[in-house]
Amino acid sequence: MFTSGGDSPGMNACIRSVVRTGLYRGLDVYGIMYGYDGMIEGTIKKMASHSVSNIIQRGGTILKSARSEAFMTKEGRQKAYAELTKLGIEGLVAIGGDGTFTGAKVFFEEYGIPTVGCPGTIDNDIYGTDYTIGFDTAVNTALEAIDKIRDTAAAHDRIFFIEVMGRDSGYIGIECGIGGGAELVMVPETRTKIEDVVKSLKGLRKTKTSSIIIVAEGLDCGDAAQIMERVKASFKDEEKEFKVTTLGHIQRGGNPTAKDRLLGSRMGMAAVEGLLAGESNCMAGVMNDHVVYTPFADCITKEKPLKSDYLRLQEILSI
Ligand SMILES: Nc1ncnc2c1ncn2[C@@H]1O[C@H](COP(=O)(O)OP(=O)(O)O)[C@@H](O)[C@H]1O
Ligand SMILES: O=P(O)(O)OC[C@H]1O[C@](O)(COP(=O)(O)O)[C@@H](O)[C@@H]1O
Repeated sequence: MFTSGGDSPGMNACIRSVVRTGLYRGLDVYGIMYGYDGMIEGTIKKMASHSVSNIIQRGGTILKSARSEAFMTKEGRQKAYAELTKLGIEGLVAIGGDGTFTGAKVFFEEYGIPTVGCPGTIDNDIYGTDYTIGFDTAVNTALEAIDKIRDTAAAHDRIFFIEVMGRDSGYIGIECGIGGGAELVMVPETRTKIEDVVKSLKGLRKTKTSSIIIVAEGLDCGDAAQIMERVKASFKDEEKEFKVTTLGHIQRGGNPTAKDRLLGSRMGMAAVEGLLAGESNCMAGVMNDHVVYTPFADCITKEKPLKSDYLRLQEILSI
């Protein structure tokens, strides 16, 4: 078992569940440190039940995480296979995002070690599960910050551009937009133009004195600071204060919410039980409140579009 790519709150709950389910089912369980790099370096430790004590409430990952250049090479993966073979490892649980699953798929196809993934990323951009581990916590953390910023926005009649994470996916953006009562949301999926932002803000100014605009990172038209400057330029004759806040990695840390603890625990158990039942080269996800196994090939290629009514809902609620 290993965690790879970005860490996310709830990964520890998942690790704990993999360890305890494995032990419960009479298996030896190993934790690989630093993702694929640790697999290559052989930094692998045997896990006991107490190895995962007192972690369900903690963010980050006790196994550490990394993005591995070496695993992208054939030589790196060969070395990883040799290290796993030394310990007699017969199955893998990969906790991470689509990059992690792409690597796991390549590795499975080369060496055939049965592998099941658990979706751990705050971005919620993985096909085959309604939610990924960490998303709920990230949204709640961002909302707490947005609520605080709103106090100042309202007190000073300011327009705030708040940048949230999500790489190239707008899940965090849209849920924060609805939950935080934002006037506007800019996510990669909507391709909002600067002219439209200006038009909306000018329209809103008839009824509102302050505004919150949620900007997802990874937009074609720039980051929140660049967008704010361009929008501000269109207001030059009017007195209005524009501010920008980038929430950044605050969204990826902290104690997981109840939802993420449960989701991580559920997926961890599903991964181990799946492996024992013969599942492989796939991810354990939860859809419509049921555990489902989806081939890695689908998880990494199929789109998971934003819920169709969310964008409409945000627009309606912001008038
Ligand atoms: N095509 C690939 N072949 C082998 N390994 C890969 C491949 N794509 C990604 N990986 C491995 O998965 C790691 C995690 O992927 P990354 O995209 O950084 O994070 P995430 O899993 O959160 O999407 C990469 O650092 C790399 O080691
Ligand atoms: O911490 P890093 O390596 O700069 O990565 C930042 C990226 O990681 C994330 O927090 C999570 O993405 P991944 O799960 O794909 O790693 C993104 O929202 C963000 O774009």
